[in-house]
Parts: sequence; structure tokens; C-alpha cells
Amino acid sequence: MKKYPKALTIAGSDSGGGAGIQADLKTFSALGCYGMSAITAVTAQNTLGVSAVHPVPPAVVETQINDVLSDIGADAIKIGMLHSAPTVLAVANALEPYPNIPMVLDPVLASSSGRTLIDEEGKIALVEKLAPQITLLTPNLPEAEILLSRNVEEQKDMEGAVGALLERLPCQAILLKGGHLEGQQLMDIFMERGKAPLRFYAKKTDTPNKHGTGCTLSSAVAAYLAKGFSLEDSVKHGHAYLQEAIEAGKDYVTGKGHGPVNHFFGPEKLGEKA
Ligand SMILES: Nc1ncnc2c1ncn2[C@@H]1O[C@H](COP(=O)(O)OP(=O)(O)OP(=O)(O)O)[C@@H](O)[C@H]1O
Ligand SMILES: Cc1ncc(CO)c(N)n1
Repeated sequence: MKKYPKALTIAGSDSGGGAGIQADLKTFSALGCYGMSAITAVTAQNTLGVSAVHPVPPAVVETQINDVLSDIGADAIKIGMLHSAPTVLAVANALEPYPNIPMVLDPVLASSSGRTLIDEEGKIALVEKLAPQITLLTPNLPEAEILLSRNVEEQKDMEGAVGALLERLPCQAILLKGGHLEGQQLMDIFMERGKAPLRFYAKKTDTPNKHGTGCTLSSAVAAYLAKGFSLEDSVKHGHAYLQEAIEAGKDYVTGKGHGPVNHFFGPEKLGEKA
């Protein structure tokens, strides 16, 4: 009997196709996983920003998750935009019966253009109710600052920050992303509870197409977890996949603002004529 590696994303829809559910499903597909989705909110957005957010009722979010997991099942789950406390609680509730599925939570607190994508009570519920079920949390620096209530301004502050996040949040591991810092060499730092931190370096690519990098990275890690890799190897391979997708997408023009990365740089390259 053949079985696909299966990955579920619980996230918001990005009408522009570069972030959210759309980026997650592209990433799962590019990495050879069967992708499924539970949509938490419909956003109207494009490469210039988010213009509207319409939440899906929490009970409908919970039912999407129940229906997928009780029938098809998932080998890994990625969680993105949750929008509000009732949605966070509905997701925590629906996932509680599945403690053995690895879960990656990208704590989407605001869009890159600054629009808030979760409310204050949602943040508290995320830390208190959902984090205990999470294998890997993937905050960017502004999100880490919100979660820690202190500034993280340089690469040398990141190791202290990742340790402090692990003390404050009951998840198993953290990947703190340094993509928002100045400088030509970027660093992400990964730490599993009780282990030494690991650093992942990347040369900063000169590109306008960075929309959805966070979504793509967390889904790539989830895809590798679904395929049976260890957490450390999934982070390593997920980071490498994103770097290739950023590089492969840098010369394309999509919209007037921040375009997407190129998820399909493999054998069937997006944009190439047959
Ligand atoms: N210009 C770049 N070149 C190469 N890698 C980058 C670049 N910008 C960001 N990255 C990488 O992309 C990943 C996402 O980092 P970032 O800190 O931008 O997350 P994010 O803010 O959550 O993303 P998003 O903009 O999708 O919300 C990290 O691995 C980071 O190192
Ligand atoms: C739906 C959605 N999720 C996440 C992000 C963050 O990139 C976004 N802009 N939109």
C-alpha cells in the first residue's frame, strides 16, 4: 500500500498567492508532500499589502481540522495566521487529540507591511494554550520582541533571545529568524530545549521578492518532518530549500511590490518554456 507524506496547513488565505495557505501548499507540493488546508481567515492582499481580513468562524476552523485529521491524517502540521483568541483556542482544541503529530507554529503577529494579523487576546492564548503542543516555533525578530517585551537589535543578541523564548514559551524548540537585520550575512538560530543552539547562515540576496519567506520556511520544515527527517535535519533542509527559492525568484516581476519566492525551482522550473 503506497502512502504520501501528508502535511496540513492551518493558516490564512493570501489572495495574491505569495504567502499564507497558498505559499504553504506550493511548498508542500514542491517538496513531494500531499498538502491539506484548514483556512482561518480570508485576506484580500497583493504584493503591495493587506487591504481586508475576513475571519472564518472558529467552529468552522475546528471542523476543517477534525475532518482532515480524523479521515486522511497528517504526518506534520504547519500553523500560521490565527487572527484571534477564539480561533487559537479552536485550533488548540482540535489538535489536542493528536500529541504525536509534529507541529510547526509560525506566530504570524503582523504582516511585513505592518498590518496586525492577530489581536492581543489571541497572542496570550497562543502562548498559553497552543505553545505547549508545538514542536517548533519560528518567530522573526519583531515577533520575538513582542513575545519577550524587549528589543533584539543585533545578531549577537539572538542567542540570548532564543534562550529567553524557550524559558517563556512551553514549546520544544525555537527557530529565531534574523532576516530583518542589516548586513550582508543573515543568521537564523535554532535551539532545542536542553541542547546547544545551532546557527544557519545565508548570504543576503538582493531581491524585491521576499513576500511569504516566513510561511515558506515553516512549511518546508513541516514538509521535511512529514517525510520523516529529524527536527534538526528538517530545519537544515527547510532553510536550504528557502534559500534556493529566494535565489530562483529574484529576477521575476510579479505585481508592483514585494513578489513571491520561486517555490518550483526543481525539475519543472516555474517560468521556463517547455
Ligand atoms: N534577502 C534575503 N536573502 C536571503 N535570505 C533571506 C532574505 N531575507 C530573509 N531571508 C531568510 O528568510 C527567512 C525568513 O526570515 P524573516 O526574518 O524575513 O521572516 P518573516 O519576517 O517571518 O518572513 P515574512 O516576510 O514572510 O513574514 C529566514 O530564513 C531569513 O534568514
Ligand atoms: C495570510 C497571510 N499569512 C501570513 C502572512 C505573513 O507573510 C501574510 N502576509 N498573509
